[in-house]
Amino acid sequence: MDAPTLQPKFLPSRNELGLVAVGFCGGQGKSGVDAAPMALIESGLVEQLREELEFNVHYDGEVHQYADIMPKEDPVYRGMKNSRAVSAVTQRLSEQVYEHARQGRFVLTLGGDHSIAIGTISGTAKAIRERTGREMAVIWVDAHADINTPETSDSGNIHGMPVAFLTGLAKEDKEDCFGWIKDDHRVSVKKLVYIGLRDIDRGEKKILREHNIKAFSMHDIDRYGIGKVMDMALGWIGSDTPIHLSFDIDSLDPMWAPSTGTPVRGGLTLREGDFIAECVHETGSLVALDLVEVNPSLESHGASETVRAGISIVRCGLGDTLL
Ligand SMILES: NC(=[NH2+])NCCC[C@H](N)C(=O)O
Ligand SMILES: [Mn+2]
Ligand SMILES: [Mn+2]
Repeated sequence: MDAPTLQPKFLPSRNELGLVAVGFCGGQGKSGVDAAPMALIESGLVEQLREELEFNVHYDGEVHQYADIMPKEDPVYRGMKNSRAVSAVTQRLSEQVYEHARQGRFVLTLGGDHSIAIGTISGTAKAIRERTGREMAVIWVDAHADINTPETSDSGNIHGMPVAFLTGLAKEDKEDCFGWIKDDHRVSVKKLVYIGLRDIDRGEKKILREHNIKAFSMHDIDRYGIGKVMDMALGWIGSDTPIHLSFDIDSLDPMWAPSTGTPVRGGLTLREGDFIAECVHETGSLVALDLVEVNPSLESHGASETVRAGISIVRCGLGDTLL
């Protein structure tokens, strides 16, 4: 297999990659999603990145659990569960991701539940702003919009809220409850694009409508096909904007990715998921990729399938091609 040849637009080198493994599950209620990075790595992901895709992988060899920064007490606050833990972990993760991105590396983060995107996107947004003077776009591939504010959320699970904190729709002054998120960490709702949506809470629909947020649901994919949807999604972002791709494995249909905490039927096929990642890679504008919500402890017979699907998405996003 040939190595990718594309010179990325916003990275000084095409083959320097920072890898962060985040074993965190506090953004939702089910344990097991913290074991995903190890499962992905044990399936040979790092070797594949090094040997087949020819990346110079900068990895500290650790699946971060952040035990040292876990708060002793974490009472429900503004309806949010584990807010201190999620805030502390994402703040630390933001710094780790920032450090890789500041040095011009592509940043790959393996989650963990989707709350970790508060850390990854804030870190890349800040570094990219400093390095290129540009505002980063975010492509959020998911069955869910994850844009609840603490007030609109029914569950209180912060993995359903990261986009609200990242865009400033949700704010909090308290330093230990996301008060550390500053303007340079944030992204604009105008530069946010969703793909794969099919399970949106009532309050989230209102937010999407009021802010005119670009969203391609499964309905749009049925109507136009994934090819046209990707043209429209990337056309909305434009060709001179760095892109952070945050990929929730539950965007795929449970037929392909059953081992995830909040599965929703009627999702993307394996090929549609890979195609999205391939198209985003082809722009040359991709600066970071998150893979989240793989939970190998759920639907154990489907765990290896789900891990394989995740690896495939990552490879496609990093420039692996079929031919
Ligand atoms: N990252 C995810 N899988 N998010 C699911 C969110 C589900 C629901 N909308 C909530 O707020 O709790
Ligand atoms: Mn989801
Ligand atoms: Mn999600």
